[in-house]
Amino acid sequence: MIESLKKKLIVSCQAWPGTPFYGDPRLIRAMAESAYNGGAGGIRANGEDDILEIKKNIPLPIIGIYKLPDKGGKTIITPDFESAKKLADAGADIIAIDATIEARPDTEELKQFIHQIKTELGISVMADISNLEEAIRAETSGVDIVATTMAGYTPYTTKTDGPDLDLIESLVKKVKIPVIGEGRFSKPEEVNDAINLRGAHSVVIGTAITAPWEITNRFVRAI
Ligand SMILES: CC(=O)N[C@H](C=O)[C@@H](O)[C@H](O)[C@H](O)COP(=O)(O)O
Repeated sequence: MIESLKKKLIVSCQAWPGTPFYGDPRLIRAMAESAYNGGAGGIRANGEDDILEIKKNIPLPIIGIYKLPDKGGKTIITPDFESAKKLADAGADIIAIDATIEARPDTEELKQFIHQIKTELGISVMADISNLEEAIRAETSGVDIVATTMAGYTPYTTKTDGPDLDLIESLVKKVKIPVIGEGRFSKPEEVNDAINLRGAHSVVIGTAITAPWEITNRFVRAI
């Protein structure tokens, strides 16, 4: 499954409250189908309802996350085993978890969580990290993939204008598991750079493909 994602584009098909696609899994399925028709090799999706709807219609591997809005508090990507199980039951092929030190400071707990997903659900785990230290900790804790998803979103990392290509490069040099570039990709050249020059296994893109209001606004800002 992980090997099948090599040098493929993964499209993150998610919607948030207050945006036009929120609340109807069929709209998310249409996003995923558009990605499939365009040649994407995988989908990243949020919550069991969207995953079920995508799974029964689109023949692509799904990276599942559980990041549903709570009442004003901070959300953590796939907070516990219960949420991971819901994703697995809905058909996720890989489960992504927040593996930042900010979200999961206790390394023993992180290890147990990863172990439980892998043994009880029989599913690979992708660690969403924000820096090199977290990637190494995730690898030694047993994850199968690391992704730069959280780079720029923890208080101790800097949000680069585009994707954090330097972080991708240093992860590829330091960890043995596949490295997925994720976060703020918006140009084909950046995808080429990440995969063909710096050795990323694949790249996940969300906003630049699945948020048409952002795409519109890029052009509006040019006027
Ligand atoms: C930090 C965080 O919570 N990222 C989320 C993780 O699933 C999503 O909001 C992002 O859209 C996704 O990572 C893809 O990134 P971009 O939309 O920049 O292409």
